[in-house]
Amino acid sequence: MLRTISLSRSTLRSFSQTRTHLCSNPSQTPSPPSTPSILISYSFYSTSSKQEKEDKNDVASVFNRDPTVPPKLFVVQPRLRPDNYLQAKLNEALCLANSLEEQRDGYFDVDFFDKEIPPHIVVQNPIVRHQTRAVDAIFVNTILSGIQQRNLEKILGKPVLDRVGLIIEIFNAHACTKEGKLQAELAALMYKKTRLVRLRGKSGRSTFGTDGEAEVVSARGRGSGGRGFISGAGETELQLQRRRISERRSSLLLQIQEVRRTRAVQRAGRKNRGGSYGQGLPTVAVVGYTNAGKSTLVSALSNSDLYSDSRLFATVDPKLRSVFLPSGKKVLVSDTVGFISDLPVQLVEAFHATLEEVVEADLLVHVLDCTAPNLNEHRSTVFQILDQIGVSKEKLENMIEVWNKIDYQEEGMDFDECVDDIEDGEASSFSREKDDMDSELSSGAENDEAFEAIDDQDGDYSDGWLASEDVEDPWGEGGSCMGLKTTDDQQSECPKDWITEKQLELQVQSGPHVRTSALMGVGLQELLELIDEKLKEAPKANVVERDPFDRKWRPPRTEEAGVAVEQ
Ligand SMILES: Nc1nc2c(ncn2[C@@H]2O[C@H](COP(=O)(O)OP(=O)(O)OP(=O)(O)O)[C@@H](O)[C@H]2O)c(=O)[nH]1
Ligand SMILES: [Mg+2]
Repeated sequence: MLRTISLSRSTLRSFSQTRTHLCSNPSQTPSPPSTPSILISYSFYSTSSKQEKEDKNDVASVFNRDPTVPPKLFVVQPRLRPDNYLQAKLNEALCLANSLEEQRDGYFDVDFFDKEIPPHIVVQNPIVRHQTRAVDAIFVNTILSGIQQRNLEKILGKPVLDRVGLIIEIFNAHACTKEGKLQAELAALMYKKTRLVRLRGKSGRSTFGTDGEAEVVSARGRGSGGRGFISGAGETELQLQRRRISERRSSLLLQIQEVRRTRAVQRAGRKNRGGSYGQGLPTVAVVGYTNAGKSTLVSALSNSDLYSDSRLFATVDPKLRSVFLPSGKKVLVSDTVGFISDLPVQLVEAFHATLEEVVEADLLVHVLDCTAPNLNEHRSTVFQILDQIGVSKEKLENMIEVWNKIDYQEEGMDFDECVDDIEDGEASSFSREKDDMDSELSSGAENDEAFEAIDDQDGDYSDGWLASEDVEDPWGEGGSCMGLKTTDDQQSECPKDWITEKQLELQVQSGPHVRTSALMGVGLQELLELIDEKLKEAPKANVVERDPFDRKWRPPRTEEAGVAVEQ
């Protein structure tokens, strides 16, 4: 069935401020496809200098692309329901494709937004092979098995990247520090290992290897006339690749272990030297879905200038910034790598050293892009990953939830008007309505009513951004994905990572929310006050009083020392 997706402006707002360059060309009417997928030919450009390109030559690439040349991707978005969910995913797919550029941070002479606009978007039949000839690889925005990937590659005659592969590829392209590069390479290796698939050879017999070949390619393991396995016939392509991968993996793991040790020592050092009285500095980790505005928020809070960009995974290497709270206390705020649904498990494992900063933090601030139509999905993804990396339940409950990008507005709307609205009571009505919601839940109100309350909130706090069709309950009246009053059919259409009852409960318990515009500096004071308050409650938090001499570490004042001075 032909399924044409109109890429309206509201569609593209899922990652607000992401000016993905798209324009449809009506003259290129698609041939009627027999597939439910959407295919979009999409290209992007890099302006890296020759030297920079040479520096990138050693980057591990999932699909063995030439890292010096920006690839042209053909984006395939499998069909999903409901439509607004599909559109959000499609936009995310385009943003992912857009994010695979060469090194940033001063590597671009041309602003991302000022680059050439790719010529067209076409909805096509993927089996029309010539359409894919002009591209370097096909990106399918879902998780494919090794066999599926290989079969598609055979049919299409191009490398096929699935969601996991592309995300790993982006991490590789964006990692700046040695640590980030090591972790990204480890993820790429682990991913590659799972892609070494068993194939049916030309003779019809099962065989192995990336191209299905089983022939001996290395003399290693070849015996010298012995018997049985010892006299092995030498290594096949598959064995050779597996051996190379595990050798490199062991070497990377050793280096990453070293990084983890260094990080642990640094963390301990921060804790010990922190304040003037030898107390530790509390750390606040800013977490959230990719592109939610974490780096912009940390920069605004700390008066610094962290790299932020509408590319996904702009931050791969975490950064720490010190911030003074309204009470005068000093804390360290860490900007972390963004999360995404279906975050490759290889990445979570490989980035363990980095993610430890989150696990070890005294307080978490969860930043959400309140303009995202699938905000609940973003929220539940973040909860899942935090849970996966071992963040304690207490920390999740104490986590501050920030709804960012409240300044986002329809074209033609006056920003001052928008901010006035926010400041005149909308913010206070937020906590009022949240209290109502809390009491509804705790007083044993019907769960589906509670769900509606959340839905209403989504509408209310998007500053009128979400069109009514975007906020309607995607599973029909009263249907929900929390296992409440949901028919089997509705359940099957439910995106798998939709917020669960438990996560919702955690979120509701997570304390008051703050609404911010990191870009315009709105809501920052309120957030700082809340951090101040929460740190008092946080069990592990050691708080440091601001002191004009706190740059130097001085030994703690012990009683004896005090007595000695008096004498
Ligand atoms: N309108 C608006 N845009 C914002 C706001 N905060 C951030 N942005 C924009 O959103 C985009 C992403 O911001 P980042 O700070 O890089 O987001 P991030 O969460 O750090 O993203 P990753 O590092 O990729 O996970 C950038 O284009 C920012 O300018 C905001 O309050 N309002
Ligand atoms: Mg960032």
